[in-house]
Amino acid sequence: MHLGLIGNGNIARGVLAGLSEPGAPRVERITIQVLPGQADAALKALPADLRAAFDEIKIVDTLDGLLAASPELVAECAGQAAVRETVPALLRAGIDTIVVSIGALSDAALHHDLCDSAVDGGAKLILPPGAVGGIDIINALRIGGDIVLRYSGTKPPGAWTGTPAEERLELATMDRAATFFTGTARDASAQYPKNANVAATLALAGAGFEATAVDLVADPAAPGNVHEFTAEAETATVTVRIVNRPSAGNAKTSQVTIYSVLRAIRNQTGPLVI
Ligand SMILES: NC(=O)C1=CN([C@@H]2O[C@H](COP(=O)(O)OP(=O)(O)OC[C@H]3O[C@@H](n4cnc5c(N)ncnc54)[C@H](OP(=O)(O)O)[C@@H]3O)[C@@H](O)[C@H]2O)C=CC1
Ligand SMILES: O=C([O-])CC(=O)C(=O)O
Repeated sequence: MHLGLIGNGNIARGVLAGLSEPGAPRVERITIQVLPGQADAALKALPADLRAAFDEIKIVDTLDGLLAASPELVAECAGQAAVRETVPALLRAGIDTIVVSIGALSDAALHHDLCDSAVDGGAKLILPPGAVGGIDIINALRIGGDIVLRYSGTKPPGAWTGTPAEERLELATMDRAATFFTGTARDASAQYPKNANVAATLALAGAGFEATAVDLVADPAAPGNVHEFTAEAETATVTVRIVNRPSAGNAKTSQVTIYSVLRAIRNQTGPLVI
């Protein structure tokens, strides 16, 4: 199995480490696409034990380099801009692609382009649940009819640095929880591209980007990155609350997101899909 990874940050490194563990999905070759000019540094930074765990790890710094390597499956772990720049071409080339920066699909034109590219290339666009859960039942309920869903994403203030939350809150000194965004999943995932991909995942699985209501909260007492939603449909009411441990490499990203990408790789490569 030859896997392509887009990005060499927190999630990509966690995925690489996970794939080197005993019992991991069998991946022999890896091609990692980094930003232009970063290939040499990325190669030098690869720990020797990680290199030794695979038959080959190649680093490229262009989309053409990744396409030329012809991976069988690619996982995007880089951000919404990378989805726009790379994923349509990968799908058109017939390469199944896992996208973790799902908020990119809040751009309706890109959403359609990705779907058209997958059809044209005969490839699958795979959207893992990432940091959230319950996607299966939401998506099944949507088949049966309309669904009303309200999602709330709460993280410690530090996880909201570098976002528009800084314009509304004193993140460094705040001493109580504050909701700084209330709006649609479309606006949340576009305005908070590193923090609100979950809103997009729920919207795509359930009620759509406009009808999915979102609250984003900074809370100094948050026990972790907390994702909560209630979905109401004719045949079921679903309430989910997940308290995620942030990943060591990026406080904005929950650790389970890395496992979710590993699960998607396993489901694509192994005999059992669950
Ligand atoms: N679906 C979900 O539930 C979740 C999704 N995410 C998504 O995953 C993304 C990655 O998270 P994480 O790994 O923690 O973030 P990191 O910032 O640790 O890593 C992202 C890496 O990708 C690099 N990068 C950016 N653009 C490109 C590109 N076009 N090609 C190749 N590499 C690129 C960045 O480089 P540089 O730093 O130099 O810009 C950085 O090294 C987040 O931005 C978010 O969109 C995160 C959490 C949950
Ligand atoms: O990792 C998380 O907890 C969620 C996240 O950042 C996102 O939805 O983009």
